[in-house]
Amino acid sequence: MTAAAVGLSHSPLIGKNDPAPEVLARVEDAVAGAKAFVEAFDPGLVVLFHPDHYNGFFYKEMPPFCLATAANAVGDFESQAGPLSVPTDLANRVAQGVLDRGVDLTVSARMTVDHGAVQPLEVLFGGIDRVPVIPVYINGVATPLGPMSRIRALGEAIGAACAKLDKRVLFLGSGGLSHDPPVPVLEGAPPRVAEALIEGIPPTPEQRARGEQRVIDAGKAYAAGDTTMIPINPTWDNALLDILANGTLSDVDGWTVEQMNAEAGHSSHEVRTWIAAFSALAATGAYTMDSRFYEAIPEWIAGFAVATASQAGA
Ligand SMILES: O=C(O)CCC(=O)/C=C/C=C(\O)C(=O)O
Ligand SMILES: [Fe+2]
Repeated sequence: MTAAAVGLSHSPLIGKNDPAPEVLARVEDAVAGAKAFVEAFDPGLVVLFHPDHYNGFFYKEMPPFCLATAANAVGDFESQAGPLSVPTDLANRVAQGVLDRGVDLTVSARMTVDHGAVQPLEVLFGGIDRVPVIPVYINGVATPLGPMSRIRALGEAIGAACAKLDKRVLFLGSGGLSHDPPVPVLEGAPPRVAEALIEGIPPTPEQRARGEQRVIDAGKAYAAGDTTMIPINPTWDNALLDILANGTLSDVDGWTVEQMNAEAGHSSHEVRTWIAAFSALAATGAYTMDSRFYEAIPEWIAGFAVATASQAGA
């Protein structure tokens, strides 16, 4: 088995509230580098660690993480809708391998995914059906959230399970880094919103458009410096990238949910996808980070990062 990892921030505001052309050009360069890395690696399987923004997972049952044996994209924020190419037999084998290693994984035979899963597939592969992909949802918004050590354990178990496959496996993390966009919160929500968050009532097109506009307006306000959101925190973001680059992943075990909220915003928990992806790669042996890009982009409400890593000596 050969393995590599990519971490890629996503933002629903890409193309809707873009930063200055020179910033965009730097991001495009970094993304082109990651794309070239992925093309050269030529994965036979992608394990995609992604969050959800109340499109697929609801409080009726809210798992800390869940592996899909089949998945369908909902098409929010104009992202691609439709079925992902999930190799069901392989997904079941990986799920069994994770359970055998003592991590209580849940599975979904009909997972709904949103832009958090779709955007990296569009950016790196040109669509959601171009490469065999096993989506692994990691809760990054719905409290209560578990400790970071369990995310590492999940990543390590997935890495070890994938090491048994005769495949070239790309571990892909989607999200983060520090950011605090408007995402609905159950605590204190009005009854209609609470019901939607619990039961998973699909929004009407008008409701979805209003939610999406709220995020766009927040991006504009944030870029204008007029917001109550937690600021992007480049120091925190670069400290995380240092941990990933140095392979000292257990350093995150001491992080608490409250600290992450205060220092890096309520959606900073999306970095759990990066931790899982790099832990999975680490479980296959020593690795090196080959490229690293970071820029704070208020227009996208994102500490935006792109990083690639491969097995040492590969
Ligand atoms: O409020 C709504 O209805 C939608 C909110 C939403 O989906 C926000 C998403 C933000 C990100 O994915 C992000 O910044 O990571
Ligand atoms: Fe997100």
